[in-house]
Formats: sequence, C-alpha cells, structure tokens
Amino acid sequence: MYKSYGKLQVLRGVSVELVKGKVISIIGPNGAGKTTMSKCILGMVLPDSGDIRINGESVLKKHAYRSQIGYMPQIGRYPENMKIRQVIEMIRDIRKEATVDDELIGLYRLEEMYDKKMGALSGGTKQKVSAALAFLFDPQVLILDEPTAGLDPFAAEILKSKILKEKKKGKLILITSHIMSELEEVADEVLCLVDGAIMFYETIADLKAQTQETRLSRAVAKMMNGGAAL
Ligand SMILES: Nc1ncnc2c1ncn2[C@@H]1O[C@H](COP(=O)(O)OP(=O)(O)OP(=O)(O)O)[C@@H](O)[C@H]1O
Repeated sequence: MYKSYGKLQVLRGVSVELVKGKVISIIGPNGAGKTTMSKCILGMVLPDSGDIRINGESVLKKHAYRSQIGYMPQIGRYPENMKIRQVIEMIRDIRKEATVDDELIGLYRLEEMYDKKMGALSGGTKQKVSAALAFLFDPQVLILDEPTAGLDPFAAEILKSKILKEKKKGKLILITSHIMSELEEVADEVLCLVDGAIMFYETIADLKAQTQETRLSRAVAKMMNGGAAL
C-alpha cells in the first residue's frame, strides 16, 4: 500500500494480512504513518496503490464493510452543543442497527452525564464517549488510536478488559499506542512502522525471545537500535 500527501510519501509499500481474533498494536515514531495506515483501513483515506485485505478478502472501496469497523479516534470531535444523549441517539439513528453493545456506557456511567454538552466535557469523559461509540454496534474490527490517552487508570483498566473480552469473541483489534507496558497487557503482535515502511511485524513473544529481553519496551528499543543493546 502506497500513500503520498503531495510530495510527502507517507506509506511506502506497507503490506500486511490481518486476521481475526488478534490484538495488533501499531507502533512507531511520531509521523511514521500509523494514523494514515489506520485511516486507509477505515476507508477514510484512499491509498494511491496497493490493496487492503482482511481475512483474505480485499476491503478497498467496499463501503459495506465499514459498518463492521468500530473506530476510536485519537481526538474525538463532536458538535459542542449536543448533549451526550443526543450524540449517542443520533448515531444509533443513523446506523439503525438492532443489536447494540452498551456495556461501556454502563461501566463508564455515562447515563448519569447524558445531559451534559459535549463541549463542556473533560478530555477523559470525551474519550469515554468515543470508546463507548467505537464498541456500540458490536463491530468485527476495532481500530483504536491511542485509546487510553487521557483516561484515568480505572477507566483505562475497564477499556483494556473490554478489548480482551472482544478479542476472545474473535474480533480483530488494532491499537495505536506509544505505551509499551499497556500494549504488552493486551496485544499479541506488534507492527512497527518507520518512515512509512514496516520495520518489523512479529508476535510479542518472538520479539522478546529474539532480543532476549523480558520487557516489551526494551525489546522494541533494541529492535529499533538494529539489535544492539542500548
Ligand atoms: N491530510 C494530510 N495532509 C498532508 N499530510 C498529512 C496528512 N495527514 C498526515 N500527514 C502527514 O503524514 C505523515 C504521517 O502522519 P500520521 O498521522 O500517519 O503519523 P503517526 O505515525 O500516526 O504519528 P503520531 O505518532 O504523531 O500520531 C506526517 O508527516 C503528517 O504530517
């Protein structure tokens, strides 16, 4: 998959086959192309060339499959004057889906804040709304961009448990994050992007074995350092 913005090449030949039932973390330095890659999978950005395949099937320009994806953006943007209740109702109205998974709405006690306006929410509460919306329609694929940034530790634990629960149901979950200790708790595989290309894509167990490190943060640092100790 290739993508340029004007003269800037953001993705250079990224090719991955994603399969269900896994939590895959996408890591890499700022500006490496992580968000762009997630947006290509989401269909929000069209790659200039290449294909995107999930479970062996091409999903490029297949709009129907987008209803199978839940997305939690790095920074959720909502109409400031709408109340939490109205945002959730509006999205349920648009999607018209019978089955909803409102577990996070309950666990985050969002109903108690339903009459607050989006523009008046704290950053963390807005993140809770974004998380609840991402999981709301029981999607088969979840793309979570820095999901715990801004969440308090208890709220972050709730989200991590939810991620593991959905993984067990066979879903595919992609997480972008810079917090290695957290990824270690939930992810199976690590895909590292550097300058728009895949530097490595391996299971956490393999990464640790290869680098002879017990912590993911150390293993990744060693890989980024060409295999040499820091
Ligand atoms: N819409 C756009 N128009 C022009 N350039 C863009 C656009 N979106 C992203 N870029 C550029 O593409 C490059 C990759 O950005 P991207 O957001 O994918 O990085 P990232 O790996 O997610 O970074 P971070 O860790 O900081 O979130 C950056 O140089 C960015 O400035």
